[in-house]
Amino acid sequence: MSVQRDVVITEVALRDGSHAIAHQYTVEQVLQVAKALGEANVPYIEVSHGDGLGGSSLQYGLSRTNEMELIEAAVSVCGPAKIAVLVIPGIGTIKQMKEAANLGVKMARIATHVTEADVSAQHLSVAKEMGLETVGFLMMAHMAPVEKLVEQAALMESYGADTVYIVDSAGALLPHQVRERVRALRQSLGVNIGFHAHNNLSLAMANTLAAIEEGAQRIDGSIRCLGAGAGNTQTEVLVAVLDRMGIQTGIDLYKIMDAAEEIVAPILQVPQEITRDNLVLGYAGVYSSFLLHAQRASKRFAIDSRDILVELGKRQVVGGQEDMIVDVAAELAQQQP
Ligand SMILES: CC[C@H](O)CC(=O)C(=O)O
Ligand SMILES: [Mn+2]
Repeated sequence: MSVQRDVVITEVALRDGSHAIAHQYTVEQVLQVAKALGEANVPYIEVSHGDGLGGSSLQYGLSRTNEMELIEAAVSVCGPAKIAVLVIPGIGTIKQMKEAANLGVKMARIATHVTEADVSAQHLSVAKEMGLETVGFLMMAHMAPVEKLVEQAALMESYGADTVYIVDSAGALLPHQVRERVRALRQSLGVNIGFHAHNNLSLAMANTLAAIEEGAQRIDGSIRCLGAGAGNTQTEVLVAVLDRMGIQTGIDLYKIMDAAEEIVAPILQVPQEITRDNLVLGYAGVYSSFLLHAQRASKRFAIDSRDILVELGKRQVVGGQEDMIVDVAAELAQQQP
């Protein structure tokens, strides 16, 4: 029986949520979460290190469990749901993408900084040749003007992306900025438009609804808000809100609520709240995945983590420059009287 889905949700707690728990997922946790998401009829479930395939490293954080084992576990229990992986060219390789596809992954989401779409060409075209659904994922979208975003999204479309996402990695976009970005992409592109939010300014839901109203058909959510920083648009809440708006997601509301309460909540080391550090991520426009790194540097150099984050925002540091977090903290420490 085919399910009506006006908006297609990708659940990212098993990937973006990995940042929030310092990449410590176990096979048992992934089995439980993926099974519950499949039973709730979630269409896509993303699984990998928080920084995508190959992310496990000193630079980004070592995974407790090899991500291929986590992917294999998710595939084995997710039922009709499809497993997606994130791949950042330069971190994740074509070889790893093929290994994931051989394990049963159906979608590759190729992520680049918002101005660097050209580095996604090879990964997108190979993913397409392998028969995967392809997504171009333009991160830190607040850092580029609308015209630049359109230009970069068009590149991803030309490389074979079936969908191009606007990714608010820092949770820094305001609703009117989301609207103008989605509208511009809708006017210029022929492919699906997606939106990925972070809740650092408490705007994930408002921004997501703005994106949907402007025609975004693909939306990311994280169950119980389990994502980097203050987390993403909370999946179970989004399902309820869209249902009230008469927009079908095809996801079973009670089952996704139960999964959030009974399976995901116990995994959280601390509740996903808008703490002062999370708020500063959105306020200063800093990558949500920098949070734990900045908090560690704050302890090591005895510098307020907010000062580190604000300085990183001023320097417009982007993903892959995690080593700058320690540099900035060390510099601030030296400047102290
Ligand atoms: C570092 C990869 C990043 O977590 C991808 C993503 O979800 C985002 O940019 O928001
Ligand atoms: Mn994210």
